Amino acid sequence: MSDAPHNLLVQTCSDWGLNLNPTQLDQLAHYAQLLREWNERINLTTITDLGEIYRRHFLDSLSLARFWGTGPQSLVDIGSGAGFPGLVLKILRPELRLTLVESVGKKAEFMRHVARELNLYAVRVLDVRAEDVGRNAAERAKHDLVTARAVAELRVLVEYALPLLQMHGRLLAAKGPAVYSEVAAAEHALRVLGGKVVGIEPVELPGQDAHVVVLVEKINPTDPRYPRAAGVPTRKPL
Ligand SMILES: C[S@@+](CC[C@H](N)C(=O)[O-])C[C@H]1O[C@@H](n2cnc3c(N)ncnc32)[C@H](O)[C@@H]1O
Repeated sequence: MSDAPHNLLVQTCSDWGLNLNPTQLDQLAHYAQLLREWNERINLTTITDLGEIYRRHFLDSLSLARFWGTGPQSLVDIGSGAGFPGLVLKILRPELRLTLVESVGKKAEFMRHVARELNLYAVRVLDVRAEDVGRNAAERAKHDLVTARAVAELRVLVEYALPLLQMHGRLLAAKGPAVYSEVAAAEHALRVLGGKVVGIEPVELPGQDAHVVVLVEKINPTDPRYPRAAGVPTRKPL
């Protein structure tokens, strides 16, 4: 491949204070190759150009690491699709315990394959709904970071994420331009579920429209009635 996608990734990460070693860069190159191969058989992404995979999947995912503080240990990525941002963040921080939640079985199978091929350890892939994970006592209040990109509007996402978080754990939600109306609409849900928006951070990515990361902190325990049964949070948002 041309060196341009690789060089852009290395340079932008370095500008952000994130350094990728040769093993991590090889893992990302292998991931891109697997994504393109599997995408010929199953619909994983509409982004197939290598440069675009590096920018719109890899860099976009890595940008979240700028907002996660000193050292999360247990990350849950909700609605991971083909692994974004969760698997990319795992490549960046191999010591993280990672849970990928993706209800579509074929996508989950792809992520398991990538984790095996890249020799990533401590990765669980759950092909279930996020609501069902949050209703499982073994998962509640056990994680210190949740991420999600392009999964649901914020008031729905906080019902998926907050039950999983320990006190003072954080949700990092990658959002587009409608973020301020989403934050306003999530006010009630945040009060009910014990969360607070502690930051709305614009992210500049080379050659792309700016997007925004919403930082939500868990400030109170979540009532065991939440999340409601699968499908209810989207049908009847709080
Ligand atoms: C638009 S895709 C985004 C995928 C990935 N996060 C990305 O940014 O490329 C949304 C994904 O979330 C999954 N999803 C949506 N709601 C979910 C839920 N309640 N539980 C688990 N997965 C969910 C869908 O199956 C889909 O793969």
